[in-house]
Amino acid sequence: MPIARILFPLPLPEPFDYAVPEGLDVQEGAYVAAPLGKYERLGVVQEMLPDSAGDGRKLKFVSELYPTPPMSRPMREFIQWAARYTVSHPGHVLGMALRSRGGLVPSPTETVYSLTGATPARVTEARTKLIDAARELGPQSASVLSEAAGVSSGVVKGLADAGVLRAESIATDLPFESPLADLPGATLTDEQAEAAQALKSAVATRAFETFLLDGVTGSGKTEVYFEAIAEALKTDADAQILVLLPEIALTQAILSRFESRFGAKPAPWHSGLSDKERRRTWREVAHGRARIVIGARSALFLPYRQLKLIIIDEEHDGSYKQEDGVTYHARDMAVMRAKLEEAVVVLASATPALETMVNAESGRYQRLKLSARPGASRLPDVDLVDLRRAPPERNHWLSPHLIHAMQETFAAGEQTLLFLNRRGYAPLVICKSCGERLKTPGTENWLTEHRYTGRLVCHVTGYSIPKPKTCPHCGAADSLMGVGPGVERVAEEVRTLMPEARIEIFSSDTAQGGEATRGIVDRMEQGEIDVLIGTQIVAKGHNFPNLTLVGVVDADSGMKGGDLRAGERTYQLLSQVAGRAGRAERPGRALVQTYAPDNPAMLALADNNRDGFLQIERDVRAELGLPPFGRLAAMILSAPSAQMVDEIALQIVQQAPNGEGIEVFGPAPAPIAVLRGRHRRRFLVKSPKNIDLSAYMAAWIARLKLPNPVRMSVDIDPYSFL
Ligand SMILES: Nc1ncnc2c1ncn2[C@@H]1O[C@H](COP(=O)(O)OP(=O)(O)OP(=O)(O)O)[C@@H](O)[C@H]1O
Ligand SMILES: [Zn+2]
Repeated sequence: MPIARILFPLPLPEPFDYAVPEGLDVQEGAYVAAPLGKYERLGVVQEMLPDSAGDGRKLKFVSELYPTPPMSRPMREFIQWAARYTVSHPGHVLGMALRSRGGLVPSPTETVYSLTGATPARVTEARTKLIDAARELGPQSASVLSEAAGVSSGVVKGLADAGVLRAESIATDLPFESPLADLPGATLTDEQAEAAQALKSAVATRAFETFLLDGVTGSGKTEVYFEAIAEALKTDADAQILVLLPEIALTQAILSRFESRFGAKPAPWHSGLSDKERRRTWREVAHGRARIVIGARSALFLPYRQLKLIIIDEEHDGSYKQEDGVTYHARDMAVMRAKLEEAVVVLASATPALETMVNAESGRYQRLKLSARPGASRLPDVDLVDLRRAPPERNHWLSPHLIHAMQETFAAGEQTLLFLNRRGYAPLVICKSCGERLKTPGTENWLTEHRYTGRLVCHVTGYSIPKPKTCPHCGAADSLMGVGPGVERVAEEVRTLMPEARIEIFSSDTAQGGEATRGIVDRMEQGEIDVLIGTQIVAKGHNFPNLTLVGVVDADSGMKGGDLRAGERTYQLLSQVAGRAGRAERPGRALVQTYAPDNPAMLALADNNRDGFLQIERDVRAELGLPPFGRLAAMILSAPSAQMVDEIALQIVQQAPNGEGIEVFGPAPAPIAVLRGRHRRRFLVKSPKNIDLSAYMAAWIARLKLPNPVRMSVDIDPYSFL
């Protein structure tokens, strides 16, 4: 009897062997169910072993084979590689590939009713209403039809019995429409055409290659990679294409752009999908029928059959780093996956990460440059507003200079975008009587005041309460006061300054779900908003033709804390935001309010000198041996009490293996020192570039015996510091 070695999506150290019963055609990569402990569990066959491997062992049997094509070999190799790299169990990584069980089986069916053309012998008002609804809506379920007609569902049954409606069973999850490769794209500029040609040749060659598509904001990076997608669709009838976007950029606007370029909606994958949408995308990807997938970082772990092209748009974006569970950076993983799949990978950005630039300079990545916007559109002028010289009025946040520019813009019939990366009304609430700062219980996280909902909200844990009438600390009445600006407060200020202007807030609070977002984007595009005040949700992907002024309310907010990438991230975010201005005929400008106009990131922004800025960053990191010139890993410990975690941390550091050139720092409080009632400590490990830091961390962990309530996780290439 053949033997299947099965990996389960569980934190187990290794796969298990099972006998395959006669008549079950189990192959490598098959999705199967098998008994494990008390349960039947889903797993994936890693390997088929010859009968002899049974070796007299008494094996349990594979109990079920799912009707899904086997997981491809490159995908299985990718899972093993990712597990090793991130120091995780392979089963954990497999779990990320199995995010929809419903996708493993065929779509459920439902009964829909449509008109046969026959007229009923007996006509009632209810029947007439229902027939009208069926005519208007086409084939629908009984409940949809009866609800639309406002009659009971018995009417549907009556009409079906009378031969007026025909019942039909159809799949609930429809396949995605096939994209078309040969619809015309934009007429490319010379520079765009050259970049597109390089990508197309690589795609046609079907070998692994990594590109950096380095183009200023609005230079047509999307148009260029559309050409590569079209080429992949053309070259290989089975090729699948993955486009990764930062989650917040996955808006209707970009989906519509894909739809008009390829004549079909791409398959979506992100955290906002319903179970039904999720299983549909998963199933269609696993069967190789979804050709273009557009998703957030986790879309990288879908079981493509034939992945030939991966695009990572805004490759520098911080949201590609997964911070929970298996911690990974989707950009770096994508490059590895492309290598295993022999695919082409394109990293697109106007502000590439330093890591990526260094890879491009060393020739590991091929760099394609777009230096200008097409047509009349120009990059905006960026001016720094020195708040030390001309500050806003007390308890106000807009400087006279910015206010003046906003009024000019409004008078010219053009739009302003104010950027402030703080949701709500005020990021801190204090008591005027006793000075207490309101925090989430058991943590050091401040509560943010949200006036719109009347609540105090913790943006780290999600904890929220109605704003108390009295101070929870001293009991004083009406003593709680919001300190500092959030978007709601800036909106209030703009309202008093420009009472005739139409003002809206764009943040994850006002734009929950696709429809609300669509509404704001539409109104902005149609010119129905004069001043839009937004968080980083506005920074990406939008083209507002009449937007000519961008005001950055607080450019310094991202610079605080000891984060290694704070300057780089601030530069990236602000040039991204500034790049929203002047995208059509009218020229744009950006005013950046700062108390630190001499900071290299601010100077580079004003001079549009990205490469100069990166050079400074690069020198600093090379000097300190920090990434990409050295390597970092973090080990995070947590326990229910501070004392317990501190004791364990001291024991653990004793057991760190010796390694040439490896330094262990800490323990120190982790970036979020208290999370869900657990106290966290962190070690930071630094090594030279040529050291296998994953192997070092794995060796360290292997020595540890952690008592029960203590938990430990490893973060290779950590991104959050402090
Ligand atoms: N060759 C072209 N002809 C006409 N319009 C173009 C051309 N290239 C780009 N555009 C238009 O210019 C705008 C910006 O292009 P696109 O969104 O592709 O740029 P991007 O570099 O991806 O922008 P972002 O800065 O948002 O990343 C879009 O409206 C696009 O349709
Ligand atoms: Zn008080």
